[in-house]
Amino acid sequence: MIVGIPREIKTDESRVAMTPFGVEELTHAGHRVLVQSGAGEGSGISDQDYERAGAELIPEAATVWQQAEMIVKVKEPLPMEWPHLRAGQVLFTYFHFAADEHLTKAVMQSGAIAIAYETIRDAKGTLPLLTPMSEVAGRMSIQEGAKYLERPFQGRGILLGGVPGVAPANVVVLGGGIVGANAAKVAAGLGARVSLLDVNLDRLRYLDDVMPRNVQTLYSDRHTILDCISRADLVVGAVLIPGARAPRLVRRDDLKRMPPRSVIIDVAIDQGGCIETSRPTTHSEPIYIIDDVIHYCVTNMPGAVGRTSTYALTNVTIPYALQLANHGWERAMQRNPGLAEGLNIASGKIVNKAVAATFGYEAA
Ligand SMILES: NC(=O)C1=CN([C@@H]2O[C@H](COP(=O)(O)OP(=O)(O)OC[C@H]3O[C@@H](n4cnc5c(N)ncnc54)[C@H](O)[C@@H]3O)[C@@H](O)[C@H]2O)C=CC1
Ligand SMILES: CC(=O)C(=O)O
Repeated sequence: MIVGIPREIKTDESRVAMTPFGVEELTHAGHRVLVQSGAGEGSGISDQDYERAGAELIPEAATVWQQAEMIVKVKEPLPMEWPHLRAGQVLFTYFHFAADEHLTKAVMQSGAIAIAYETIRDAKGTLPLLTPMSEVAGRMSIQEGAKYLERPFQGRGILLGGVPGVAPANVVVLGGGIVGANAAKVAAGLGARVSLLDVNLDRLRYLDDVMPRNVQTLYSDRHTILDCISRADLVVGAVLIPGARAPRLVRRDDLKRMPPRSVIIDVAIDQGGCIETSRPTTHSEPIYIIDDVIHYCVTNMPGAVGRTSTYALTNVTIPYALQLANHGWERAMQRNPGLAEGLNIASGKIVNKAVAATFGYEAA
């Protein structure tokens, strides 16, 4: 198979979808890998590194898209990439369709085969291709939150850990999955008082066992959310219903209860965000303020730490890319039902039930 790795074009995205190790694995298995020149730059991987691994360097994105039978990417195709999509071509990347109806329609119209990293499952039922980026974003959410709580960044001037004689910050984490657990762990490590909310009681029991004593686990109902945010210096949005649009747990009216210049980091923005007032932002312009509450809603948080993130991501994607290249997408999915969960759109039809329900379609 011919596999194409275009350079990522999303604003401030420094990841690349394949490392030289991945190229080696594919070429040793008899596949051709076309890498767009400069694709690895943001992650500190040179064209020569790719060439040594057996890749063919291609200057133009259009040629990579044209020649490849499977495109492996990091982020969803952007509008300027849509004209490249074509029937039967496999696209293997993050899509987050539920947050973007235009993208959904463009991919349907193209007839391409969209296999979304974020809905592939492993034998334990977890989301192995989302996990590493959620680990990065969860840890980063506290780093970013701490920064925007500083006065020069417009925050309320609060140090997460406090100091002897002065109370630490209150951090509220909505969703206790991978993002939430990583956020809670880092916030607790810095000395903050952390409230970690989820609707899955088994998950809360587990978190209660493993988290330090300054993390309190709470059932996520409306009353508890309102109570927590009224004291919150920092709120992290980390809920997920795989494939679906994120539930809106904090409404516009609720912002009035939050302390002035408190900070929301809505990590779940890639699925539409779990705060009513969230809208996508970029690393270049990460925040905006509504009702005196700072909103940070960057859709590609791991893109800021490209080197760490590229390696963390490709550690998990390469085995699946190999299965797709070795067997073709249909046979690979017959052999691996967890990979089949990644099929979101095929030949013009939405296959993923949660994505179809978001836009009022019947899943094929
Ligand atoms: N902005 C960015 O750059 C990035 C965003 N993400 C996103 O972060 C979100 C979270 O991802 P993960 O932690 O990996 O998902 P996960 O599936 O590990 O955890 C989600 C948690 O939300 C909980 N949940 C569902 N409904 C809830 C509710 N009403 N109240 C409280 N908890 C609820 C679930 O029980 C689950 O424990 C996803 O949308 C993911 O795509 C992940 C990485 C990077
Ligand atoms: C999960 C995702 O969308 C990202 O890492 O950018």
